[in-house]
Amino acid sequence: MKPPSSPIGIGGPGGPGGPGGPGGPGRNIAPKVRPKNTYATIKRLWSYLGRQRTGMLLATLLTLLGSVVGLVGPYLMGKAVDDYIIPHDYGGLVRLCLFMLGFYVLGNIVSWVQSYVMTGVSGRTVQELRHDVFDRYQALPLPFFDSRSHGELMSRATNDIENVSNSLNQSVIQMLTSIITLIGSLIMMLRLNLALTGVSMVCIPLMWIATKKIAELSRTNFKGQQQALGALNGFIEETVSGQNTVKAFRREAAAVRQFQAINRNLNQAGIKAQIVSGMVGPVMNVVNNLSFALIAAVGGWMALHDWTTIGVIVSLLTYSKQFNRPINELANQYNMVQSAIAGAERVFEVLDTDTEFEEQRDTHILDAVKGEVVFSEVTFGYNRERPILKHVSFAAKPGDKIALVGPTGAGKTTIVNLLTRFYDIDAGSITIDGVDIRQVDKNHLRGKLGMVLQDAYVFSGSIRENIRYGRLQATDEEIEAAAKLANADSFITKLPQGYDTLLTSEGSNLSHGQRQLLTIARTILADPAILILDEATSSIDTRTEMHILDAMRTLMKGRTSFVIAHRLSTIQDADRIIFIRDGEIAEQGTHRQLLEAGGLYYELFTSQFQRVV
Ligand SMILES: Nc1ncnc2c1ncn2[C@@H]1O[C@H](COP(=O)(O)OP(=O)(O)OP(=O)(O)O)[C@@H](O)[C@H]1O
Repeated sequence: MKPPSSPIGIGGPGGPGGPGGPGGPGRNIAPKVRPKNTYATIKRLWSYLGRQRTGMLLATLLTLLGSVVGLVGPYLMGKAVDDYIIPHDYGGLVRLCLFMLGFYVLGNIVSWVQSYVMTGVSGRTVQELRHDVFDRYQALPLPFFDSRSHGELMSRATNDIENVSNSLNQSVIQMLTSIITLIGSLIMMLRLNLALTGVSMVCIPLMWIATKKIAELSRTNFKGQQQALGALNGFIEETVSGQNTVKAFRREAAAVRQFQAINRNLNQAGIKAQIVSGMVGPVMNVVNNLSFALIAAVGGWMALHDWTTIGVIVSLLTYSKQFNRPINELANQYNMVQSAIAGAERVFEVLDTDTEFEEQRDTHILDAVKGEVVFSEVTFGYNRERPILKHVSFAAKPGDKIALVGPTGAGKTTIVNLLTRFYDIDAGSITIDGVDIRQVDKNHLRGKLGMVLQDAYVFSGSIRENIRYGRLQATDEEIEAAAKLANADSFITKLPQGYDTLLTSEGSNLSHGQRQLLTIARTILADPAILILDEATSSIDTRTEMHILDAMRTLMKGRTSFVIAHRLSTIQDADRIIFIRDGEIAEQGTHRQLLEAGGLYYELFTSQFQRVV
C-alpha cells in the first residue's frame, strides 16, 4: 500500500495515495480553471477587501485628507513667489513658510496613520484568503493532490498569498492617492493657466503607451517567476522528506546539481521580471523631464510677454511633477498589481476546484452499520483510458475477514481506495449494507471506516493527541484503554514523559513498529464498523510484530475487515482470500480451498513457505 498523500479525517490517519506525480492523470478532478480574466480577478480580490468595510472607509478618508494636503503645497509655493519673494515681504514669507511646514507635517502624520490602518486591512484580508485556501485543501479529493507536488501547493498557500498581501498593502492606497492627486493637480493646473496645462499634457499619450506595454510584459514574467518558485519549493520539499533515500543512494551531489538548475531558473525568471518592471521608472523619468522642460520653456516665454507670472510657473512646474508622479506611480503600482493578480490567479485556481463534498446526491446516511460489503462488476482506472480494476465482484458478510493478496501493482490498494471513496468507480457498484456508497456522504462514510496503514503517520504533538485524532471527544482514560488494547501502553509508559511525549511530524523519535501500534490505538478509539488493514512488510522485530498482529486481531473482532496481506502466514484464518492479478480476481476462497485448487495462491504460498524453510 502506498503512503498517504495527505491526512484526511477518517478513522485512521490518512488515506492511501499513490503514484502520480506532476502531470499525473488527475482524472476525476481536472481543476476547473476559469478563463484568465484580470477584471474578474481584481473584482474577486476586491470582494475580499470589501469584507473590511470600516478599515477601508477609514483608509480612504485618510487618503483623501493626505492628498488634499499634498495638493495645497504647490499653490502656496507660487503664492510665496508672487506675493512675498518678488515684493520682498520677508515677514510674510516666514509666516507662509511656517504655515507650509505645519501643513506638510500634518500630511505625513495622516499618511502614517493611513498606512497603519491599511496594513491591518490587508493583513486580515490575506488571513482570510489563507484560511480559504487551507480549507479547500482539506476538502479537495486525492486526485487533485496526485497531480501536484506538495511544495507547489505550499507555494500557493504561502508565497502567492504573500505576494497578494504585499501588493494590497502598498498598491491599493497608493493607487487611490495617485488618482486623487492626479485629478486634484489637474484641477489646480487648469485654474492656474489653461495654456500651460495643455503643454504639460502633451507627453501623456507617450506615458500611457509605454506603461501599458511594460505592464503586459511584466505580468507574464511575474507569473513565470511564481511558477519557478513553486517548482523550487516542490523540489526542496521532496528532497527534504526523502533525505533517507537521497543519502542511501548517495544522490546528494545529484540533488544539489538538480537544485542548482531549478534555482538558476528561478533566478533568471526573477531577473527577467525585475528588469521588465524596472523599465517603468527610467522610461517615465525621460517623459517627465521632457514635459518639465516644455513647461519651463513655454512658461518662460509667456512670462516674458507678461501673459503669466513667475509664481504661476513655479506652481505649475510643481503641479506638473505632482501630476506626472501619480501617472508614474500608477504605472509602478500597475506592475505590482500584475504580480498580485498573477498570485491571486494561482490562489483562485485552487479555490475554484470542486471539492469532494459538493455533489448533492451523496447525502445518504448509514445508520448502525452491520458491515455487509458487496463489490459488483467494479471497473475503475485512475486514468479512464487505462482501467486498473476490471469487473471485480465479491461479497463480505458482516464480521468477515477478507484478505487481498496478489503481486505488487495488482490493484489491492485500489480496491480499498474505492471503498473509502478516495476515488469513485467508473462502472459497477459498491454497497455497504445494501446502500450504494456513491449515495453516502463521503465524510460520513469515512467515519464508518478505519484504516491502519503500513506507513503509520503521526502528527507533531503529544502521543495522547495523536491517539485522540481517532475521536476528538475521547477522554484520557479512553485513550489509555485504547492504547492498552493496542499493546502500545507498555512502550508509552516507559517513555520519560509517557503519554505527553512530543512527537515530530515524521515520528522519527519512535520506531516504525511503535508508530504502527499508535495508529492501531487511534483506530480502536475511532471504533469503526469496517476495517482496512495494511500489513506491515518492513522488518519489524518479531516481538513487536507479535504485538502488532495481536493488536490487529483485537481490532478486527466483530468487524468486517479487509486485510492487504503480504505474508500469507497471517491470513490463513481469513473467511475469504481474494487473489488479485492485473486488476482482476484470479481466485477466491478459503485458505484450504485455494490450496486444494493448486492455483496461483498455492504457488505463492508454497514459494513463501519454501523461503521460510
Ligand atoms: N494515484 C494513482 N494514480 C495513477 N495510477 C495509480 C495510482 N495509484 C495506483 N496506481 C496504479 O494502479 C495500479 C494498481 O496499484 P495498487 O496500488 O492498487 O497496487 P497494489 O496491488 O496495492 O500494489 P502493492 O502491493 O505494491 O501496494 C498500479 O499500476 C499503479 O501504478
